[in-house]
Amino acid sequence: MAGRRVSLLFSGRFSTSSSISSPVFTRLLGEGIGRNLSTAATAVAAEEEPITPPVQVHYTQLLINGQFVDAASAFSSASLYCGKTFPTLDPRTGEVIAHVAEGEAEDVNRAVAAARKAFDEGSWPRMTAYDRSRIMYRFADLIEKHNNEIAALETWDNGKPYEQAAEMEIPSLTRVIRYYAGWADKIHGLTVPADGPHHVQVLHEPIGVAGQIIPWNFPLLLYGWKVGPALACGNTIVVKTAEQTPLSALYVSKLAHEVPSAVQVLTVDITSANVDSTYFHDKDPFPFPAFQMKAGLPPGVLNVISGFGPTAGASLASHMNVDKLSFTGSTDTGRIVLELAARSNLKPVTLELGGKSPFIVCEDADVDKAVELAHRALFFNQGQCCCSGSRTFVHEHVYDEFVEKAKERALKRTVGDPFRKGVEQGPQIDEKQFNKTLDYIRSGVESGATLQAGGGRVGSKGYFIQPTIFSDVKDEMTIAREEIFGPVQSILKFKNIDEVMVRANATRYGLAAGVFTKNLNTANTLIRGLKVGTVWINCFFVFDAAIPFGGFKMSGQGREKGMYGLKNYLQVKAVVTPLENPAWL
Ligand SMILES: NC(=O)c1ccc[n+]([C@@H]2O[C@H](COP(=O)([O-])OP(=O)(O)OC[C@H]3O[C@@H](n4cnc5c(N)ncnc54)[C@H](O)[C@@H]3O)[C@@H](O)[C@H]2O)c1
Repeated sequence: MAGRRVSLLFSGRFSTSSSISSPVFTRLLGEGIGRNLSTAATAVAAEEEPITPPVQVHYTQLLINGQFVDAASAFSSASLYCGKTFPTLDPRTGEVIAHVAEGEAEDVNRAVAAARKAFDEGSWPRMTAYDRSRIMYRFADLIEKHNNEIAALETWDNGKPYEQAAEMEIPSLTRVIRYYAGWADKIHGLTVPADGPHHVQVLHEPIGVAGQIIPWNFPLLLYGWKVGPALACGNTIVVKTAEQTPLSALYVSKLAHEVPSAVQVLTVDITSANVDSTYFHDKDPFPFPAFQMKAGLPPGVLNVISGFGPTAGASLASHMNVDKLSFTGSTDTGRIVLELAARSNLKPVTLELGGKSPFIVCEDADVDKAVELAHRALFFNQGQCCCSGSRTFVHEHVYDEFVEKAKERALKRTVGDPFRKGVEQGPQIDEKQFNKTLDYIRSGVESGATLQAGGGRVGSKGYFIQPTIFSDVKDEMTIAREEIFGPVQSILKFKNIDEVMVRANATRYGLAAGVFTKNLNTANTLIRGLKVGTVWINCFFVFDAAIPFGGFKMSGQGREKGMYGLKNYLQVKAVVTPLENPAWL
């Protein structure tokens, strides 16, 4: 684990871990631009046999009440009972990885009933906060132990580079679970002074059964942002994973329930004062019983439903026995789930939605650094990030130089099998997203933007798209207004800070912004003027567990991560007790 980063951190000091280039790809990508490029890159991708993922799929059923079970609805066959399933596909090839149980309304009912019982009658909200935190730490330890298998599942199902999953995302999941494990026994209420002779307490109680709907772009990171705080506060949970990426959350959630035959003990080397954490089997001597850890999340606390949005997702959002809904996904679906929540039991809803984030390169910026940072801000995760810097605003004095260098950088980007070491970009998640991105590229060309690089697919199978760059993009163009969610960088020119601030804010979104400048006054003007939930100055994609994340405007409601993430999962109860002859008020 040494050297593994625990947050996605792109700062002024560029890490080299995701910029290792494959000489073959670099040479081929350097041979041409635009549509000509597809010939060279296609040849490589088509010739490549997909690398066999270093992991097997073990869990495909629904996780309800601590057990893996089939979906309630069956394929209609009189002779054979088989719970309904759907295929999850490998985005490198479009081939089936596994058939996964397809949860629908009845399965959501079963999962919510289990979560309800675990909340109303079970031990989880009733145990001490310290005991909860110990189970969560244990959960995090198990995730860490299985980091590479989980990362391999994530890459297989999602198409993201394995190094990214193994070195950034799964460690970030571990970190966020540990972060909230640390909060569990530090959540407390208040006493407040009242005008009369009353003792007034404010209790912070768990809210109950939390429904959580997550998307496919960061299946486990976003799972952690939701599951971590909900568990820490003592809630029970039903997670609905994205239909494109059901596998990793099943694996991880199974770990939470594991009551391993191994127990963790601390071996203490007294001479060197080193404390080493080691796993022993039951039969091994157990020298320090005081250090034995609690094992296993109680059944029913964390339930996982795989399935589709309009069926499983909608059932969860509209369920009368779900006390809280947390949703991450598109703005359009966010509107639907908010409505479903309002029409059912008015459950409170947290929304983490789409974005069209500006990345502003000022006149005084170091152009080389700005190019690299803007490149990562857009192309990371195949361009499938809610807060991608998808409108690259560049000052007119450095615009031409920036465009030339951005093009060079895009042409060097290594696209290929995400299991291959050094590959920076894998396939898009699925055919729908692949076609949607190509449609946007077509729209960019048709609306008069200049295609500087890319523009087509890579290879003839799977969903690989060339890193694409448009310059001369105008605010009114569709590619500058709509969330593409693909590897397409749009570069726009600006003249001064007041102008760029107005243009950056002229969108229905308000998730994040990047600003690249050496001038503190310019930075401060933009920090306060931009209507967004996060401003990164001379850095991008810094996602520490402690930093709140969320959007202004139609990018969302509420915040996740940090102490703000706890508020989503706590009820506030005021308690007033009369005081007889109080010594003071
Ligand atoms: N703000 C954030 O933190 C954040 C993070 C990641 C992704 N996103 C956004 O997510 C979007 C990409 O994800 P997506 O394409 O999977 O989004 P999506 O809205 O299509 O799906 C997200 C989730 O909602 C479910 N869903 C779909 N229709 C539903 C319905 N009618 N009722 C209930 N649930 C339903 C899906 O099954 C999936 O689990 C982008 O817009 C991106 O910006 C936002």
